[in-house]
Amino acid sequence: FRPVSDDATATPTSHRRRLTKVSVIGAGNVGMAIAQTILTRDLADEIALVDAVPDKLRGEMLDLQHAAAFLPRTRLVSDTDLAVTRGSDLAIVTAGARQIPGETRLNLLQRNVALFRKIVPALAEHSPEALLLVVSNPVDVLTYVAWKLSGFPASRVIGSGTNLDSSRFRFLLAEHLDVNAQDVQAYMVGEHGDSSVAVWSSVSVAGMPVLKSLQASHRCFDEEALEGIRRSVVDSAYEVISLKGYTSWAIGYSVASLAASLLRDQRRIHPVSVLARGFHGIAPENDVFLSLPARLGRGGVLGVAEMELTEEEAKKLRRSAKTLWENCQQLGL
Ligand SMILES: O=C1N[C@](c2ccsc2)(c2cccc(Nc3ccc(F)cc3)n2)CC(O)=C1Sc1ccccc1Cl
Repeated sequence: FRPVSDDATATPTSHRRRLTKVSVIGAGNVGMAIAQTILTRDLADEIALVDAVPDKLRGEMLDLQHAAAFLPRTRLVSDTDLAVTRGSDLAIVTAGARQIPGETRLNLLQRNVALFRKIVPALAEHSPEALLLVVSNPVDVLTYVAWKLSGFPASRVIGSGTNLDSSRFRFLLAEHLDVNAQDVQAYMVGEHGDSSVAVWSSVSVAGMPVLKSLQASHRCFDEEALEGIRRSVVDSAYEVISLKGYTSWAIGYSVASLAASLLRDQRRIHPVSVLARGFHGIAPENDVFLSLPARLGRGGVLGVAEMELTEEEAKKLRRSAKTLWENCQQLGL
């Protein structure tokens, strides 16, 4: 290509829009599924990958770079040193010790807290204006840990929380109703995983509360069938683990969906782990992170919905808040 004038290569600074940089900490199955989806959806101008294992890390970066002919141009960098994340707009933390079969969650938590003590202060130092998105498990406690260690305002520290639970819930409901999962509104809130709470009043199709639309449809569904769907959200997580040993695609797409809302300032509402003190009767001094429907934009959590919960649902939420707060206090952060 022969230049037509001698200033052809320089991009005038006035035309240079701010570049978006996303860092993914942890190049395991989850981290790489997230990175690949962010690449495919063209959400970032630069992606930095970090992992403790140098060969695995470099291999993953090269393998993604080799897809450049099929993807929007994105600069890919990687290093075991967190300095490579400098100037990130969003830092996604998927790093976590692998749960040893039979290991208690508390023991896994302690190993992951030790890891976060190394990762989070460095991330905060290199990108003091970044949004922090925690995916590592147990995600609600580790989002609290990231908030304490980063010193960031709570609006800029988010956990993937029940975003994945809710997307599985929507998939299962959509299958039962034979409609597109994108047309099923459904929220699971509270603690991610086994104890997440299905908010039935939030489940709607075509703007109609699901119970009515189910009974209206020709298929006879009752509360028992709905409770069965809620239970299968948990069962399906265990089924995937027993079949393939880990989960990656659903969590990858669900976290990339959060990244899109955050980076593109979309003001979309997602059930994510946020500082829930003061909501639904949770004590204002309990600094717990739990999932509630949050309005997300470039500033992070722009607001949290005050949902109408049944007494039963609110009680489950407060019970989770109590357990989580006890776990968090034991960490002495
Ligand atoms: O889809 C998953 N897979 C995981 C997984 C991925 C790799 S190894 C295990 C999973 C699956 C099943 C159970 C479980 N339990 C767990 C609890 C606390 C921890 F710190 C770590 C794992 N975790 C991690 C995880 O959180 C999920 S979502 C999930 C889990 C349980 C119930 C409902 C949902 Cl929506």
